[in-house]
Parts: sequence; structure tokens; C-alpha cells
Amino acid sequence: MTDPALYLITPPKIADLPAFAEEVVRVFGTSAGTAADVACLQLRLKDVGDDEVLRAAETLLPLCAQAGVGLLINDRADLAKKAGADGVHIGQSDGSVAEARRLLGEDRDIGVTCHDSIHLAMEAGEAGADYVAFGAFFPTTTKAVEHHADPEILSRWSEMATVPCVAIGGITAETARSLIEAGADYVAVSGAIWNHPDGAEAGARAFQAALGA
Ligand SMILES: Cc1ncc(COP(=O)(O)OP(=O)(O)O)c(N)n1
Ligand SMILES: Cc1nc(C(=O)O)sc1CCOP(=O)(O)O
Ligand SMILES: [Mg+2]
Repeated sequence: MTDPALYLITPPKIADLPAFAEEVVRVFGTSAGTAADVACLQLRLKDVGDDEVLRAAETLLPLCAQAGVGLLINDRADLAKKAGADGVHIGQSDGSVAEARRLLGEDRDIGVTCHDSIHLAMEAGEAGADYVAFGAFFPTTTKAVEHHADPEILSRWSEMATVPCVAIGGITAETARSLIEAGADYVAVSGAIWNHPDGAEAGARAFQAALGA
């Protein structure tokens, strides 16, 4: 993952892959023609077959590569490996960091969901995670969440650890900066980009303005 603070997450379903790919290009293009303000894109498709994930990854990978944005696959290190993606994001039920590392090698990124737990984050960091993710910080309609995090966990983590942390859950352009100021290295966002009333590009621009990138 690179320096910019915006971590994009795809919608859980992509009905029209070519149209979505065009939207991704527009989102990447919101920073004076470069992708410099997006750290990575996580392909998070739910309730679809492996073929559909691999097809989407095959379409998105060259767009990401051209823009200098890493493509991470959600849930499945094996599919990240097959797709030649830049890494994987795993939740607490998606397998271990050790297994993902064995499959992907040292040069790929592995992120781990840690909910609202410093303990889980310490375990992930010790296991070799490249980042830990805390959330959910705000109500979200993208998924049913069981854990709610307070921004204070970001401050605690950033003071005690060097492993970067990602904030997730209902984040909008209006709330993103407060989480970065609390200690988040990245804000992971789905709905506020793809469901923006004026389109995804407008959503990305709003984050760009808010994050001062
Ligand atoms: C950056 C980031 N953080 C947290 C999650 C959630 O992962 P998980 O708990 O495995 O839930 P699902 O996304 O798989 O429904 C994430 N995907 N990305
Ligand atoms: C995928 C996901 N994981 C969360 C967690 O708390 O672990 S919240 C979440 C949804 C993120 O989408 P949006 O930006 O639309 O809220
Ligand atoms: Mg998961």
C-alpha cells in the first residue's frame, strides 16, 4: 500500500463489470489525472463464485497497475494468489496470516480485521500482518456489523505500534479526517464512494478534498 489515505472497497456485487471498470478509472483519475490519492482497491465480492472473483480481478488488475494502486482480494488468499493480486484482506474467520503469507510470499500485503480489539491487532501484528483494520466506526448499510469501534482505539494503536491501521465502517467525506487525526493511516470506504448521489467520481473528489491529498 502506498502513502495516500483512501482505501477503496468495491461494492459486494458488480452487475456490469465493464461499466464498473470505467467507474474505477474515473475514480482513480480524480487526482489531476493520476491515482496518487488512492492507496489500494479491495475487491470485496460476496456470494459469488470463484470464477466471478477471478474475472473481476483480471479486469481490475491492469487498471490498478496503470494507476499505481494495489489490488487486494477480500477473504481468500488462494484467489489472491491465483489472480496475481497485490495482497489479501482476511477477517477473523478467513484463515490465518501464516497461511496467507505461505501462499502469497513476503512481497504481498496482508491485512487483518481486528474489530475493536487491541489484543487481536497485536496478534495480527506479531503474525506479520502489513496492516490491521478497526471498525465499525459508524453505522453502515454495506454489511451487518457486530462490532463497533471508538476512534480512541486508533490513537491507542498508533501510539503503541508501528503496523499501520485502517479505519472502516460507514465513513463519509465528512467523518474521514477525524479518523485520520485520531491515528488511522487509511480510511476504508465503500458506500460513500459507489453510492454517492452524484456518482463515484464525485464521491472520490469529496474524500480527496476532505483528506487534503
Ligand atoms: C479494510 C477492511 N477491514 C475490515 C474488513 C472486514 O473483513 P471481515 O471481517 O472478514 O468481513 P467481510 O468484509 O469479509 O464481510 C474488510 N473487508 N476490509
Ligand atoms: C466491509 C466492512 N467491514 C466492516 C467492519 O467493521 O469490519 S464495516 C464494512 C463496510 C464498509 O463499507 P462502508 O464504507 O459502505 O460502510
Ligand atoms: Mg472476510
